[in-house]
Amino acid sequence: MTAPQVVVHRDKDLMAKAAAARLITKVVDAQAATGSASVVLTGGRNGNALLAAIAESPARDAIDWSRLDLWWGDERFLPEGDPERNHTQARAALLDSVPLDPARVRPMPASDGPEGNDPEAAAEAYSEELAKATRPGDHGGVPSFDVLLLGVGPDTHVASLFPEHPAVREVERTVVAVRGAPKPPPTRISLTFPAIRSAREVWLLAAGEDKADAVAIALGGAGEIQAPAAGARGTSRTLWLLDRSAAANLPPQLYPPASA
Ligand SMILES: O=C1O[C@H](COP(=O)(O)O)[C@@H](O)[C@H](O)[C@H]1O
Repeated sequence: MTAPQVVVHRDKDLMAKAAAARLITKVVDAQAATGSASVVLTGGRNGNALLAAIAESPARDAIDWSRLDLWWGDERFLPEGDPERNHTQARAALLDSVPLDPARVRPMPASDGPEGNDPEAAAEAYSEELAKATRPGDHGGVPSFDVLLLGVGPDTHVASLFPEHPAVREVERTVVAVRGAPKPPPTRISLTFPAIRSAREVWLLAAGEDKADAVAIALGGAGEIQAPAAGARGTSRTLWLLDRSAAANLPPQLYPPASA
């Protein structure tokens, strides 16, 4: 697992634009090197702002959208098309405006999908889909994603891994159902730490003063059970992308002041 690197941007809009530029470059580089790229999307305000910034960037046309695999790190377990679903929000922010290959876009199941209103069955189905997509050299039943994006909640949750919830203790399964989440809706599906840690690069996004305590706690040595964001690491890189408000409680030695 890699040590976190921290980049601080002036404000949340600049952070979204800079993260978008970074992700476009990463995808273009991966496609040039291997023929394709894989990205795990996050829900939440910062994840959607990043997608909207890609939609507005002229550089988005440098991506070969037909050779991009998209997965999700978590989903609110609601009917297809519900405005609160992370998938619905990602479609509105970007996905409906780019020429993706529908076969390579893998949203997590909806509560009215083939598995029915059964989040455990839906989680199992998604883990099977991930396992089917693995290639030689991948480990742990999931593809080695190029980039896995995670929004950081004000309580330090990432994906739908909430502090002290059973899902943060999962060490075997790659996808689990989450019931009784403290943030609505209560029923969700989430990748687990073993799946998240299979990604080459994990990028954590946090902007706004309501995230300042969470960022300081997670980067200040807290354990992953109490502060799930602390346990999200990539195999090649772990990158925290912040704005100044979210970084406000970080000791200056944790990030290069020049980047602020
Ligand atoms: O509910 C969720 O919240 C988190 C964080 O969202 P934010 O709006 O506080 O940035 C998000 O990462 C997760 O995907 C989503 O399901």
